[in-house]
Amino acid sequence: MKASGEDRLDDDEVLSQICEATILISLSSDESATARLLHLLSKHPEVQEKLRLELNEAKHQKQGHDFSYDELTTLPYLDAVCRETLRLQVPPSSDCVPHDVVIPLSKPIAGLDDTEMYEIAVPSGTLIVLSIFNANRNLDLWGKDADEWKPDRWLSPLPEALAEARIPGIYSHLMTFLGGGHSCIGFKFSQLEMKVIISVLVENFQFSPSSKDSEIIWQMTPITAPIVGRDNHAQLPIGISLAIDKGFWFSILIGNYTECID
Ligand code: HEM
Repeated sequence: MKASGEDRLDDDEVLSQICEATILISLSSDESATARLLHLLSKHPEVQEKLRLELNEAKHQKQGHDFSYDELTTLPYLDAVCRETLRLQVPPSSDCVPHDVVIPLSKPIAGLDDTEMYEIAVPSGTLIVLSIFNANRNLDLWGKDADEWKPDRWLSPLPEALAEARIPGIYSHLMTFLGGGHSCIGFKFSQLEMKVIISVLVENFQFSPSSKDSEIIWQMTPITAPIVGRDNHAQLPIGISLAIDKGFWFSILIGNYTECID
């Protein structure tokens, strides 16, 4: 960024400077979920703004000090954007059935001969691919807008059908971290990690879609990852600029600096 002599940036230039950045992602579920959330925020400026407002107000009350664990984890809108991302953006999970089981169905399906089936017998050793994606987006449970990313849904009571369905997941009526003996032991940690990273980034920076946004493909492999075009390396191009009030203070600093060197 230029900051001297005739090339000095004025306040408006500092505020509007958008850099194209590429976030490189290692293949881990928590990094993938955080990248997905940043990508969604870049495409939903109104959600990003509401989140920044919540963070700024909470920081103001803390007189600029860092949040404690309890303060960070109970910010309602930050919690809602994280939950909504973990609801929608999940890969499939697969496992072999260790012994013969009969899986009950929540509603009957029709067989090839039109017989209605209420359960399915699965022999030991069968490889089952679980569509966590579909469980978390079930229209009967979440409503007609189940496929949409709407963080606000977590700020009102969830549909009654959802509570009645008794989803066996360990987290928030979702199968994101599965359930039972082999469910994810890192589910609390990954939410905290996500909240720490997103809160610091959104408080300080504004995110917008990159010029390469239309080339981004989210691969639904066992760990979802964004790629660009034919390049198989996990990466997320994104536009970054200073958040407005940070830009304001930054421009004052730059102004003072250029006055000194003049
Ligand atoms: C958003 C982030 C994450 C998601 C969506 C996620 C999801 C999952 C899922 C679905 C499983 C079950 C896999 C299966 O049985 O097929 C699992 C297992 C596991 N996860 Fe996570 N995970 C996340 C983050 C983490 C983190 C941060 C850690 C560690 C700090 C972690 C540690 C584990 C471990 C050790 C298991 C195996 C548990 C067992 O088999 O007993 N996970 N995770």
